[in-house]
Amino acid sequence: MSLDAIKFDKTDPRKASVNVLDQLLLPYVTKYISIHTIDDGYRVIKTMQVRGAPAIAIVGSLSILMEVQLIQTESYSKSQWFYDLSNWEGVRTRLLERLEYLLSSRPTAVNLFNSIKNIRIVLSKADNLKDLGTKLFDYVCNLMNEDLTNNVKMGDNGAKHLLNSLMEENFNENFAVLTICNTGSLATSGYGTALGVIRSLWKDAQSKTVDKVLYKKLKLCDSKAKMTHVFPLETRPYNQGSRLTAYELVHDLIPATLITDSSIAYRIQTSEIPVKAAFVGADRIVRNGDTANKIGTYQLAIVCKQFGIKFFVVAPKTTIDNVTENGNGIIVEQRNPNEFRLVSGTVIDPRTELPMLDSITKEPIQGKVGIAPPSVQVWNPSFDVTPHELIDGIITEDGVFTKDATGNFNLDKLFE
Ligand SMILES: CSC[C@@H](O)[C@@H](O)C(=O)COP(=O)(O)O
Repeated sequence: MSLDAIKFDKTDPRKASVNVLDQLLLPYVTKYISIHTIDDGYRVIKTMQVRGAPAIAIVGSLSILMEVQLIQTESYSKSQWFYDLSNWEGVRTRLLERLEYLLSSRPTAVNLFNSIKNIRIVLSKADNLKDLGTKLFDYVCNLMNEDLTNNVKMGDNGAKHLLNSLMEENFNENFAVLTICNTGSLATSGYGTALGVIRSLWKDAQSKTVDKVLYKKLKLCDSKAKMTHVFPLETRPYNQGSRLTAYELVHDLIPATLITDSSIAYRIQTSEIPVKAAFVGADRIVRNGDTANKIGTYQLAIVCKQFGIKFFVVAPKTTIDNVTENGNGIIVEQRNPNEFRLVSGTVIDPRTELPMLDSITKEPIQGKVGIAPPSVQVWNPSFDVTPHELIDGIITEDGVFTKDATGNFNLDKLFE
């Protein structure tokens, strides 16, 4: 069973519906939130109920489709004044304002920016509201399908690249990999980016161990090396690694051991299974290859360099910012200080170690625990920027980009 983070029912294109998994409640509670308007999209993105660069773009785009569908309903047109539906130019102008508002929800991740840029073009070509609804519907279906297809391609491209390079260095053993944040099915339309590569490596390892006939088709290359373990970082302060990546790895039965963000170096140094690579996602890759990703990624890259471990960024072309020249031009969003001063999660009964249930709703109780003086100043950037010097390869649906002899990426193909 795959993890369904975004449920888009498109059976009837004029009455489509969107429900998204509330990721703040995982791993203990599975609850979906209905999206009807751009405000709903803004809210779930801003509060991190939905997160991960590709998922943000998909849910943002779906919220625009839902709002356009809503304002076409009879009850809306009779009771609301927010859009002047008698004037198509006025509707267009209002929608452009709404797109700007949506864009301000999570500014560092570039995928939403790229999607909104495309939706502005769709809007400029639409003749009326109905036409816009149809064109937007096609755009969103295509965005979701392409994301899923590209993730599987990226996964296989990255896994093959690593296995071939291990074959070249004559490494034929079992190995482990590191990853940070959540880049899996919960952050995309499915399969994932960095976690997609890990899924492909695991498929390959299965093909070499379990039922060789059954799994023969899945084998990616002739290398005898096998990924047999994953070390996901917990990823403070929001814990996307422990709440979400660990959840996906357990779900897929991929052997994994969760580690704290501060134990990377010691884990690498003491691991019985050699750690051979780190795979991370991206929220924005600029022209020279510098990459914004979850806070802690830069530090992971530095530690990998120290140990000679390959460090790969895995992202679809929708994560490329083809305007910004280098990482100095990336503006990193600051998050609410209380996301750091307080830990949020499901309340656990200390005696039974099971979630405590609300006496009326019988649902697990959500709570916050203070872990810092309420008045202490905190610095809470959501992302950091890893310089391209520390990145060994950028894995995309179009292949794996490595650096030339001068140490530079040539990403022109990605900017077309
Ligand atoms: C496929 S997701 C890529 C990135 O968006 C991911 O690695 C990441 O940093 C997500 O951060 P988040 O703050 O949880 O949205």
